[in-house]
Amino acid sequence: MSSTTTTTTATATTRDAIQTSPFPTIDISPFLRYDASKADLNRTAQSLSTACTSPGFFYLTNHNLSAALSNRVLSLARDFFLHTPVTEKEKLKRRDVGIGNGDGARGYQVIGDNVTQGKRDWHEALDYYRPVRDAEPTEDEVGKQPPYDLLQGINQWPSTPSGFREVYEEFISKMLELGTAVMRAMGMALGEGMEDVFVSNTRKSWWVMRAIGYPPLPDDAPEGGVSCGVHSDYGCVTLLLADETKGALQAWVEEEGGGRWVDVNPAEGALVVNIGDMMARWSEGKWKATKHRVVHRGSGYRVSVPFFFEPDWDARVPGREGEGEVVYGEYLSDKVRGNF
Ligand SMILES: O=C(O)CCC(=O)C(=O)O
Ligand SMILES: [Fe+2]
Repeated sequence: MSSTTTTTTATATTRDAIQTSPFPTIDISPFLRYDASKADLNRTAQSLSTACTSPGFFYLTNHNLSAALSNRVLSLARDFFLHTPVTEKEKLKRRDVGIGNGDGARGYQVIGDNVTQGKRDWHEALDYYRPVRDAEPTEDEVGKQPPYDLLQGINQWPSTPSGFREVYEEFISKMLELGTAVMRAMGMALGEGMEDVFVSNTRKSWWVMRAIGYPPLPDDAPEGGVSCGVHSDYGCVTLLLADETKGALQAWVEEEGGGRWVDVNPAEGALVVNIGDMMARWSEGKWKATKHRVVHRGSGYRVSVPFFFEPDWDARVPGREGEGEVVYGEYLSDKVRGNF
């Protein structure tokens, strides 16, 4: 197939998927260029403002993340989950604080390890957080040896499949650039006086990235069976890269007299984005941290890589009505301690 044909087919697929979806599409490119006109920036900010108000989920296009890198990221995750030996996975296992180099957060989780609202999720995952140190401390760094405090350990990188860390680090740097562009756009979208609020509170974004593997739910899955239980994300924005599996991720869309679960199907070339609890706070409830879940009953093995672009550890985020402000790092620690 010639490259021209491929491009045409991909564009048509993207358009079809997006046109049949209730979720809007945001072209972020003006915020990734240096020569964008004020009118272009305004147009993106305006559509973002509408999308964040409702439904709080949207497709992001022209985001500068190449198809080659996206495919590499997804296929390395798939390869890891399906082919890396259990003994290697075991070495990367997330450990509790006080056990070896565990920090209660970073590492590999077997199926059922992750719990949302008291229910075991039917997925396995590799969890990464903003590095606080590059490697295990040397022996002369007295007092800095493990045990690590909650969230303060080191990321656990698999040695197979090869190239995993390099590719994911490239992906992380792209997502940080993109996240910052989205923060600029969202500041403009929130309106006068708020233009800098997100950029200035995310300069050292305490990002989280999960590579997630979802086997299909077995018919006799325990406890009602969810691949990932109902939740809202807790930070700023989630930039979701997912494979082509349909009918797995669902968002709760409010409607008069109630609401309903709507599939958020992947669209080629687009990232799925939703906003988290901190954005709802900063916007004084104008924007929604929409509830979502994953129910994967299909036949194939689904892979997704959400990148959570979050506030700085010490960012102070306003409270909801009647509540005080929160320091983001403390909020995150409470979430991790309570298993989300
Ligand atoms: O896998 C997905 O599509 C989304 C997962 C998710 O909602 C999360 O990890 O917060
Ligand atoms: Fe989520």
